Amino acid sequence: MGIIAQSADLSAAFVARPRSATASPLIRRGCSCQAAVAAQERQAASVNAASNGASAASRIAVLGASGYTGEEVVRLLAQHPTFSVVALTGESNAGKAFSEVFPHLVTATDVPKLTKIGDVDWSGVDAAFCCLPHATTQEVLASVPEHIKIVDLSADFRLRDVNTYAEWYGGAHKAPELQKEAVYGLTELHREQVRSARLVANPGCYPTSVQLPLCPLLQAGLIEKEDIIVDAKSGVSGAGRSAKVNLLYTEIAEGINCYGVSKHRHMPEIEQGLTDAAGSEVTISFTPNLMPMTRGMQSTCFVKLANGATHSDLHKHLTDFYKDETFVHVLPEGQIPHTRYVRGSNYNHINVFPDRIKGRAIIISVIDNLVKGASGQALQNLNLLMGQPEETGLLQQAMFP
Ligand SMILES: NC(=O)C1=CN([C@@H]2O[C@H](COP(=O)(O)OP(=O)(O)OC[C@H]3O[C@@H](n4cnc5c(N)ncnc54)[C@H](OP(=O)(O)O)[C@@H]3O)[C@@H](O)[C@H]2O)C=CC1
Ligand SMILES: CC(=O)N[C@@H](CCC(=O)OP(=O)(O)O)C(=O)O
Repeated sequence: MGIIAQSADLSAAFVARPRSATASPLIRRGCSCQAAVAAQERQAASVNAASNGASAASRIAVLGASGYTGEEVVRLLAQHPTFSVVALTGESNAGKAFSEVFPHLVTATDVPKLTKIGDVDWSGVDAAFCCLPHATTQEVLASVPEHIKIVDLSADFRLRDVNTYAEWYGGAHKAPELQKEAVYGLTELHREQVRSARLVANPGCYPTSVQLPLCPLLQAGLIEKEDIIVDAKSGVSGAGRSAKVNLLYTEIAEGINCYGVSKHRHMPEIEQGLTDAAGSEVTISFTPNLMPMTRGMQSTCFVKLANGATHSDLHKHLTDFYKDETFVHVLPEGQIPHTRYVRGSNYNHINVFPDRIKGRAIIISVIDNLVKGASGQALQNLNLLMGQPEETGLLQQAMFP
């Protein structure tokens, strides 16, 4: 992170670069070969252009940097050639060195200390990630200058209808005017709107893992709008870093439990996206489960086939739909997605299986909740907002085993 310059409109030039076979063998072995090669070329071009470039790096603030998603943003920015961290905030951790709070980020010694949000000098900031508890960004943005680009990782701006927000988040929306300008940043599906946005509402982790497979299928009329059942599982980091009794090791290890049964606040967010895709109202049955693992998320979606489609039609449609995408991989038929194959990466692995009940299919989608489910997708969005190639800083492969 740091010593880089950014040219004004690099992205168009990079996208237009011809794809060649010069990418690393590791990338070439990936599932979505062409997309990975193109992505790697765009990122390499970004680094080269940055080192020859004329203007300064983009100056980035991370609000809530002492939490898990904030830490993950800083970790990813350590590999970013054109974004430079200029402000980090915490609440109870304000005043501490970042490396004191997160000693694993040993190379992040050049980043500023954690301060309170009120102490950020906004005149030196171009863009901010808001990694804050729900209902905090709505208030904070009142004092942030309007030219600053924002990617908000909380749910504050995800629901278009502020009444629905009030119903599910337990209080009236505090910035209804800003809500109108927010763009929902499920990047692969809303890329063009994100590119020209000022404020991006980064999707929740469960909504990301469910909408990426189901939206294209609903849009194509390949699955029924009724009778969608989602059984989802999350690693414990999904609940954030603050201490809670139900998140103690003794309460989590050697068992699983569901929570928010039939009333989890991600339901209206998922339904908003699926309804947009289907063109008429979709309701789902959704149950999240807490798993004894640190990271990772799996959504198992049980769906009814529509218009005579088979599970292979669904597989083919998703494969075609995402063939040029860097981060969404539809696995070869029969291969089981594992959370451990996306751990620490921005990738989403999807597959479709036949149900033994005729006329139904089972779709499995896995992500890392902290990366594609939060900070990775947030960086994907900020890259677009700042005119950078979308994949910049995000091509790390999963950590395995
Ligand atoms: N964890 C995940 O997998 C995902 C989380 N999200 C969302 O992202 C946001 C951040 O989540 P996460 O990083 O997990 O949360 P954490 O609890 O780990 O971090 C919260 C951060 O906000 C700071 N903070 C707490 N209260 C305030 C306040 N009143 N004013 C200013 N700052 C405050 C904390 O500071 P300090 O610790 O110093 O007190 C900390 O830096 C949440 O809205 C969450 O719902 C979205 C997708 C996935
Ligand atoms: C395991 C766990 O507790 N997960 C969180 C979801 C985290 C997330 O994606 O989302 P938000 O930004 O909407 O909070 C939960 O269920 O509330």
